[in-house]
Amino acid sequence: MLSAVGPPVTVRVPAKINLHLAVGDLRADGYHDLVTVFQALNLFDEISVVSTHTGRHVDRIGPGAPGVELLGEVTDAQRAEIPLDASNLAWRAAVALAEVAGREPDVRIGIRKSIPVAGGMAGGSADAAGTLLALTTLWRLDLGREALMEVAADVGSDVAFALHGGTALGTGRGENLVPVLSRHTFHWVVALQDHGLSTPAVFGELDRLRSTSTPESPVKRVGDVEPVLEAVASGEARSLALLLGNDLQAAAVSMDPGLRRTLRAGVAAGALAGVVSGSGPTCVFLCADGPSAVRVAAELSGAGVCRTVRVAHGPVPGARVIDGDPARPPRGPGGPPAPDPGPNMYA
Ligand SMILES: C[C@](O)(CO)[C@H](O)COP(=O)(O)OP(=O)(O)OC[C@H]1O[C@@H](n2ccc(N)nc2=O)[C@H](O)[C@@H]1O
Ligand SMILES: Nc1ncnc2c1ncn2[C@@H]1O[C@H](COP(=O)(O)OP(=O)(O)OP(=O)(O)O)[C@@H](O)[C@H]1O
Repeated sequence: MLSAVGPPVTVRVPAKINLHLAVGDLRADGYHDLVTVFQALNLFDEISVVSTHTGRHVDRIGPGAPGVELLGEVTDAQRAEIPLDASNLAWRAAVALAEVAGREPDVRIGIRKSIPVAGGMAGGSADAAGTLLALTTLWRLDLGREALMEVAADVGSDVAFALHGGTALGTGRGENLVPVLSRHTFHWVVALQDHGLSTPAVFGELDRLRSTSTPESPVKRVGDVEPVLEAVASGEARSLALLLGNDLQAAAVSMDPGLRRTLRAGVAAGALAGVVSGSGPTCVFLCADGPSAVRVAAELSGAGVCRTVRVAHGPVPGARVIDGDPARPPRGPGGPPAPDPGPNMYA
């Protein structure tokens, strides 16, 4: 429970996967140009923000002081892996937004974590996006969507999509987004590992593999994005399954060869196809329908090829205020249930 000054604002924000991820060559600024199709899945982190501004002074130490904390059940791995200092992506987002708003980041940020850490599902980016939306609400900022998206892109390449949600085509570093027509739900099994992979290290490994590639054993690149967009629009899981592709997969598998077994096991369990999510090591499997996803998850969880599995679906909306918005009635007894919190101001 966060305690400070005033009621908290709580935002729910989804994980992402990449249905298609084409990676260009290394740019001078250390990034790679991408052409990617993002989809938001129903694995969510929750971000709660409270003001620590007392009107007299800002206490810099103690439980009500500005900063970040983990809420709810926290695993040892989360405690070890998630920094609670100024490098936390949620805090970096708060500092960036405060600068734009011309004020102090005099807030306490609570993170209830469900998205795997360093799993290629943009968990840290989700927390940054959730913080941006929560603080926009808490501080009653009248920023337009474009301005908020710009702050998001400065914090990280995946942050803008976490605000946006749904299915979207991403270009540039991944921050330039165009919504993709997707009225149909796709059913996924998500295979989580007990370790993470560093995103810059995976991009670096792809550069290394490409620099040592030979005509006899080339590093393959994914095909064009248009057929993927058509398959998404058609809602046909079997068409989409044939087109899932990720240029970072070769690099993730090179760094973590066990992922090959995980990918094979998902298809053997009945999935239509599997792919490494983003920079990995999480693998996602597209299934024919919801019941099939439940069966695949049950079989995969007994196969000894991952730490745990989750059944998920997408697309789902991006970051949403679920509690504390002055324009909405409170959640909890007497209030509305938490899920499905209405239209997204920023999508
Ligand atoms: C792999 C993806 O998840 C696919 O959606 C993203 O490209 C990664 O996005 P992210 O984690 O938000 O990445 P950032 O925090 O912006 O960048 C982390 C590091 O990843 C590498 N990076 C990231 C994005 C990009 N288009 N090219 C890159 O080379 C760079 O080394 C960068 O320093
Ligand atoms: N709020 C946060 N949640 C998780 N990790 C964070 C957070 N802030 C900073 N980090 C750091 O960022 C690293 C990457 O975490 P994250 O969970 O975002 O990886 P990822 O899902 O692979 O990212 P992406 O898919 O965007 O490449 C972690 O190892 C951790 O040290």
